Amino acid sequence: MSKKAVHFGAGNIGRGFIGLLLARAGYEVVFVDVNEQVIHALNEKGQYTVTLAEENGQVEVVKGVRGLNSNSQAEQVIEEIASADLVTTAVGPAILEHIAKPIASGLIKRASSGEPLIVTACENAIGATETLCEHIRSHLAEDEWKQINAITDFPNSAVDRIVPNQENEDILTVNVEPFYEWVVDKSQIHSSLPDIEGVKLVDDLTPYIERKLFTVNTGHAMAAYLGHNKGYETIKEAIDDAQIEEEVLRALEETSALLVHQYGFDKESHIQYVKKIMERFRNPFLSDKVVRVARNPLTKLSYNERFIKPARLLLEKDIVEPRSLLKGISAALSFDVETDKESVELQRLLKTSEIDEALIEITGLDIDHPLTQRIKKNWSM
Ligand SMILES: NC(=O)c1ccc[n+]([C@@H]2O[C@H](COP(=O)([O-])OP(=O)(O)OC[C@H]3O[C@@H](n4cnc5c(N)ncnc54)[C@H](O)[C@@H]3O)[C@@H](O)[C@H]2O)c1
Ligand SMILES: O=P(O)(O)OC[C@@H](O)[C@@H](O)[C@H](O)[C@H](O)CO
Repeated sequence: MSKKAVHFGAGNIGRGFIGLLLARAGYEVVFVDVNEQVIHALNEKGQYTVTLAEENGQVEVVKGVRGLNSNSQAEQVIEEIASADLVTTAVGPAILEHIAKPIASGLIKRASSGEPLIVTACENAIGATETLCEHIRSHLAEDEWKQINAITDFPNSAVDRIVPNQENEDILTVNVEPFYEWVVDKSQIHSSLPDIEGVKLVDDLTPYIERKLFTVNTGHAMAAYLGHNKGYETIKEAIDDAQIEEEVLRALEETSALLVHQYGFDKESHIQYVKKIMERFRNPFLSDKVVRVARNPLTKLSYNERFIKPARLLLEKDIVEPRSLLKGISAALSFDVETDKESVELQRLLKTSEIDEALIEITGLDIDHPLTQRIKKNWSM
């Protein structure tokens, strides 16, 4: 019998990476999304193409896919989860709480079968599956949770592949960079391990997710916010500006110092990791807009995210002064784009509150944390 995966979020990474790997591994993939056009197209065509952003980019057809609308087909979503082997998400960390209820209902139905399944959130956030799991649990009585817990594993995941917003005539086609990495914490899996080519199973995800978030995503966000301030439209344009490139590299030297200190990564291998990421940002076959990479600045400026966590730990552990990260934080604070809800809220907070109050709310830092004072000083310069 073929395996089935229910994947929430038929967006860039959902179609361009998670769906692709799952379909290749023989899963039937049921995408769940709120975008009716995408769901309609998935059901009409039952397939889509993924093109690699490189010279003569390879094209792959992803087959065996269909879609459900999580608003208008809520009951079907629950039914599909009840008979799935795997549930994955790529909706954005802030959306996890909104998809938790149907997942909880689907898992309750599933529990009566006694068949195991895996739920994993493929979001750019530390402990995203744990966050999803807490939201799921909030919808359940204690005995329901026990039944679900007996059959479900909730491993954390880290996913890496740059997939820009798509501008293709065919709404389903996705252009992706060739590089990819999907790492899953196997210590959180008690049933049989998933056999998905391209998925790396590790004993402890923390070093992997932090290395990814504080290198790929810190560097990306630095380029996006500094680039936006200078009027650039794409990441490539931003990183081709020598001043921005230098600032991104300095910020990554800062996060590298923390990562090497914290997890003992080999210095030379880490330098190569950073070098590869800078090349990925310069990919001439990708057109990735700075506003996509800079999206949701309130999330990106929060306590455990790509700027604040490395900067505060560098200060707390007295490793180096996070000078470039502070420039990135200032640029992020000034991100003012009316189509981005978090940017609008960020600017409202900065305009209507005292700066101390606003910074505490945005970053989750205490007022007397050395980083708060530095952010304030940089911001007023
Ligand atoms: N694009 C990338 O390069 C990339 C790479 C690695 C990780 N990620 C992470 O993957 C996640 C998704 O990013 P993306 O770039 O694919 O974003 P995206 O906006 O392209 O996709 C998100 C999808 O979620 C859908 N969605 C929103 N609310 C929903 C709901 N209630 N139920 C079901 N679907 C819903 C949206 O309609 C959209 O199709 C984020 O956490 C992001 O950080 C993205
Ligand atoms: O998805 P976000 O908003 O957390 O971050 C924007 C980009 O940095 C991100 O989507 C990268 O393209 C991706 O994380 C690469 O693996």
